[in-house]
Amino acid sequence: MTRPTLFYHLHDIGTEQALIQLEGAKEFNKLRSVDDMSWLAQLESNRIDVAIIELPRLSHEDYLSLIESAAMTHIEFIFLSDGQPNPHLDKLMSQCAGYHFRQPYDMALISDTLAEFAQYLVSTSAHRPRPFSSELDQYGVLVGSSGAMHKLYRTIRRVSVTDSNVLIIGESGAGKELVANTIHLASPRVNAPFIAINCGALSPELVDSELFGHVKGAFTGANRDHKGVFEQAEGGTLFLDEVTEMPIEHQVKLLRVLENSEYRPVGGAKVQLANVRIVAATNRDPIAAIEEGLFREDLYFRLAQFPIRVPPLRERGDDIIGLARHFLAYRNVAEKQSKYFTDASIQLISAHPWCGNVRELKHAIERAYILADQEILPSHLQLTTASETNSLEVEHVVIPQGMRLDDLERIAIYQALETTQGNKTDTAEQLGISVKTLYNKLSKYEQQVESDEPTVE
Ligand SMILES: Nc1ncnc2c1ncn2[C@@H]1O[C@H](COP(=O)(O)OP(=O)(O)OP(=O)(O)O)[C@@H](O)[C@H]1O
Repeated sequence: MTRPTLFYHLHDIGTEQALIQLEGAKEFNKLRSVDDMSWLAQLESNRIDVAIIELPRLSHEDYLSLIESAAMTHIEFIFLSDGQPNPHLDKLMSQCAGYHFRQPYDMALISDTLAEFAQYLVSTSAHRPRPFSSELDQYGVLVGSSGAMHKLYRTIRRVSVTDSNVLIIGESGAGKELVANTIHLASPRVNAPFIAINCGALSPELVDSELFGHVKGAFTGANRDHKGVFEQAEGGTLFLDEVTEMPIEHQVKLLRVLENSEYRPVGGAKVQLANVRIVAATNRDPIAAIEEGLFREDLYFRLAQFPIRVPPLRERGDDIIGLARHFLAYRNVAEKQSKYFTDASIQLISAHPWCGNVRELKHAIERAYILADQEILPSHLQLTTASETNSLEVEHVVIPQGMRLDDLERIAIYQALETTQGNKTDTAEQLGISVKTLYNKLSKYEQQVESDEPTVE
C-alpha cells in the first residue's frame, strides 16, 4: 500500500512547522516546494495527492494557469489565505477547487481534513490506481509490460537496424500498424517519411497511380503530376497494410518493384529507382491465404524476409487492465477529468475475450468514457460478444442527454466493427457506407485520440 504525498507551498515558517506536525499529516510523505520553480510546475511534475498552498494573493494569471492545469483534476487542494477578499480565489472555490482556510488557521480542522484525505487515499490506492496515470512500459509507440510485449520489443529492435522487408502477422486491432511505425522509429530511416497505405482500400482503377504516381495528362482528370506512395516514402519506410486484401491481379505490380526496385509513374517516360524499406501486414494466416489463392506465394517470400507475429491481446495477461487504465488516463488528462473504473468493471474487462484486440479495448474505454459521469460501471462498457450482439433485438435506443452527433456516429461505427470482429468490408456494408469512407472516419477518430497520447521523437 503506497503512502500518499502531501505537497506544501507556504510563506510563513511558523505555519509550516505547525502544519507538518499535525496528526492528520502523519500518514503522508511530505514534499516542500522549492524556490527556483513555480509551485504549479512542481505540482504538475510530481505525483502529488494533496497540496496545501498559502496564497497571499492569487493573480489572474495564477488563476488561469491553475484552472487549466491537469493538477486540478486529481489533487486535493487546501488553500490558506490572510482573509483579504480575493475574487480569483472565490472563483476557484465556486468551482469546488478544494478547501479554503482563512487566518487565524484552525489547525484542528486542517488536521481532520488531512486525516480524512489520507484515509480515503490509502483505502482506495490498494485497488484503484490513479485514474490519470499509466503504469505500462512503452517502446516506440507500443505500450505494454507483459512478457509477450517485451519479446516483441526485442524482435523489433533486432529487425529495425536491418533493411530487410518485414511481414507483420496478427489479428485485426492487435497493433500491427504501431509495430510498423515503431520499426521505422527505431531504424536508421527515422528522419525520412513513414508512409502507410491500406491495400484493401485501393481503388482498382487507381492502383498504379496510387502506388507509382502519374504525370500530368496521363489520363482524364490527371490535371497535374501526382507522387505515388513509393516516391512519397523515398528514403523511408512504406507500410503496406492488409497486403493480402489487394486483388491478386494487382499483387504482381508490387512483386515487380520489390524484385528490382524499379517503377514507372503512369504516363511517365522515365523509370525511377525506389529506395524504400517495405513493411507489410496482414491479419490472415499468409500460408492459408496462399492456399486459398488470395496471396501470391512469390510476393509472400519477398515480403516475409523477416516475419513478426503480434500477440493477440488475450495473450498479454495484465496488459489488458494496464491498457484499459492507460487509455482512461490519457482521456482523463486530456479532458481534465478523473473518471475511474469500478471493481466490477475491472473484472468484466479482465474476463472479456477481446476478439477485436486493442482496438476493441480502446473503443470500449472511449465509449464508456463518453457515457459515464465519474464512475465507469460495467453497463458503460457495453461489452457483448459478437454472437450476443447479432441476436440482440433493439427495441429502443437510449441516447444520453447532451451527446454529440459525432460521438453517436463514432459509437455506431465501433459497435459495428465489434460485431464483424474488425472486418471492414462487412462493417461498411452493415453501416451502408463505402469501405473508403469507413477508413477515413476510423483514421480521423484514431488521430483525435492519438493526438492526446505520447509520441516518440
Ligand atoms: N500496444 C499498444 N499500445 C497502445 N495502443 C495500441 C497498442 N496496440 C494497438 N493499439 C491501438 O489500437 C488501435 C489498433 O491498432 P492498429 O491499427 O495498429 O492495429 P492493426 O493490427 O494494424 O489493425 P488492422 O488489422 O485492423 O489494420 C489503434 O488505435 C492503436 O493505437
